[in-house]
Amino acid sequence: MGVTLDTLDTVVLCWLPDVMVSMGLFQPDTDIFDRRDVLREDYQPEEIVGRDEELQQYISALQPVINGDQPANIFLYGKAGVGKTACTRYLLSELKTDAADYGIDLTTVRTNCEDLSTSYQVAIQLINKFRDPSDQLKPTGYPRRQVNEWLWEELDAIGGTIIIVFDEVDHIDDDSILYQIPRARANGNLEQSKVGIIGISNDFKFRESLSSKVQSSLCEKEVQFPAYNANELRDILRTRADIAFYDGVIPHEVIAKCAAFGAKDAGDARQSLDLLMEAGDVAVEQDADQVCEEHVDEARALLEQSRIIDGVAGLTQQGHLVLYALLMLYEEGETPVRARDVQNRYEIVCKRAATEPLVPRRMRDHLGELAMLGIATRIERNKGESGGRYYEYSLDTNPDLLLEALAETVDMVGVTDAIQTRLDGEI
Ligand SMILES: Nc1ncnc2c1ncn2[C@@H]1O[C@H](COP(=O)(O)OP(=O)(O)OP(=O)(O)O)[C@@H](O)[C@H]1O
Repeated sequence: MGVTLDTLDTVVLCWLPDVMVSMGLFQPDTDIFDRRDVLREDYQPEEIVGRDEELQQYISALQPVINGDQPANIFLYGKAGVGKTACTRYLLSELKTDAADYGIDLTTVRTNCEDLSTSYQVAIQLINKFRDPSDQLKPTGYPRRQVNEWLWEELDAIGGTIIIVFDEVDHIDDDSILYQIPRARANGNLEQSKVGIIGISNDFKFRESLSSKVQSSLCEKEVQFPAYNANELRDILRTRADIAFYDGVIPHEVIAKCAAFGAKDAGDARQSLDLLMEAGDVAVEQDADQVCEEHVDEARALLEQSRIIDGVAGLTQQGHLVLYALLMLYEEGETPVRARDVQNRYEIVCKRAATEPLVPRRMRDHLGELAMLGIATRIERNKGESGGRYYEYSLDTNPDLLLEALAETVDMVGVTDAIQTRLDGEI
């Protein structure tokens, strides 16, 4: 007998507890969150808190637009999560409203350069943003000069004032577009449009790496965004929490704890907001009426766990073996340890995994990657005139978490026996 939709319905409904059948399978489950999405990265706050000085500098840099002049090119820099994007979105939206009041025709375009490494790719992406979906360019295959001409055509067809925001601008290796666009009008490529660019970066070395030509055009005006301190983070979190949560759900200590954590780590508002959201999720899961400090502690552990699991999952097989070797040395109390001693242990682990070990220099690259991910620490030692400089490595992460993360990928790594040995406490 075949299963019809009707019989399938009956089967499913039989499985559900009675109470759910009468109430529906899905119901809102929270007295904690009113608008949880407000804590998400993509929510644009209506109010920018704690950035008065930076906003003032930014407003001055944008002033030529309202005067009807050629916009200045602006370079914003600062670590991750310090409000560069939020302030840009906020000010450009205000600028659009005010420009309209003064009869100024302003167009703003934002492009994220994360996946773009050349000026050619950037130009194609911009052209496609302006063009009809039926008239899009392919990513490659056109002469460079032709692509530039198309770009000037598109920009000139828009007319008025145009501001192009290049987020993560440091991903562009060949930076010619960053001086070609600002100079397009002076070079006679544009007649109808005045174009300015805003470059955003969290790479502090990027500015120095630019050619002097690009430096003088892109960095005409610069605004630096410093890391947030605990007070600033507290104000940001409170403003956001008042919208995201129901009244009385978030006591002051919870905000203070999330802010203190963010300030201690990197002064990153995103990190503190993520922690607050996760703490809310923990409270919902536990059916609590309020978010409390213990929920923040649990949330921190959960976020740390997923950071490590993601970090370890992103490593190559060799990266796993190097990490595993370091983990063993840590467990044996042998850390901090020099790279050459990690190499010895790593070669033993490779043998167990029936894998050819990398040469020491390559193995050290993996150690460096672990340090960059915040999984390992790297301390520089100096032995004075005779000994020279060298690095020592240790772990900066809960070893049990690492073991768990490694256990998930253990089939791929092929050191099941070794992990089991550690779990049995027999190293
Ligand atoms: N001053 C602020 N007031 C309100 N919210 C803020 C403020 N600064 C940052 N935020 C919020 O913190 C999160 C991260 O900020 P944002 O994306 O602007 O950082 P960023 O400096 O651009 O970081 P990245 O370089 O990683 O892109 C966003 O959710 C943003 O809305």
